[in-house]
Amino acid sequence: MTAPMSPQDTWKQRAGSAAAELIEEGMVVGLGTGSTAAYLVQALAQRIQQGLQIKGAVASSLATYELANNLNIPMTDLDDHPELDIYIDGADEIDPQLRLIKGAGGALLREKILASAARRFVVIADPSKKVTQLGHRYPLPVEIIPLAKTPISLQISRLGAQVQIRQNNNIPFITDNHNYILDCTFPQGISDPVQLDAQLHNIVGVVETGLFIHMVSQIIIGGPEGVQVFPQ
Ligand SMILES: O=C[C@H](O)[C@H](O)[C@H](O)COP(=O)(O)O
Repeated sequence: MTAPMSPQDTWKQRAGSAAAELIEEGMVVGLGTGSTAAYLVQALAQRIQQGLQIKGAVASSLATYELANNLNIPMTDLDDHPELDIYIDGADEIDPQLRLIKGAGGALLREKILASAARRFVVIADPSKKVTQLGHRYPLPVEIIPLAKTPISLQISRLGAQVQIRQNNNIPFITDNHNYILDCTFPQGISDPVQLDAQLHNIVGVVETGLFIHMVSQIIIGGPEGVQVFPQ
């Protein structure tokens, strides 16, 4: 017997299913990573089973590739399709200006590559992801070259963060790109995400940050009343 879904999972599923309805015949689709994106993948697989034909889907992680491929979604890559019609993904935090923190699942680099290759980036989430300021609830993930973990941690701590190397069973978590993630907690929140992103990118050995700024086209929030779309 399957356990009943929590309200939060139901809301994530609503957002994922609503986003799957945006996918049209012949599109190249980018698929995000995480629990909300997994509902999108399931809903897209169902639409394909019912007859929708897409050119192909590009996955933002090995986990999403496996899930989508197992559900018979036709998969492709950025070499065959360097431009995506739509990229749909979850987020960890969403501020009022539609700026995001992403990367709690460790997939931020590929996610940002797909978001930047997409004509339209749609974020799907439950209401808990909305924040007034980024950085209050989640640490900011920063993907780095492993060799440089100590000097990079030092430089990020000088920007006011408490820095931790993400661990998995007491060893560093390794991303799909064979890098490490530094989880950076800013105790006062992130007052200027644009400036912080530039400062982090200036540090040699930083590969990418989990700040997604000026990238989002639309947000779909699933909640108790159904879904809300911003901007409409
Ligand atoms: O690396 C992970 C991604 O950025 C996810 O999209 C993000 O963590 C949201 O995941 P979830 O939908 O599971 O909350």
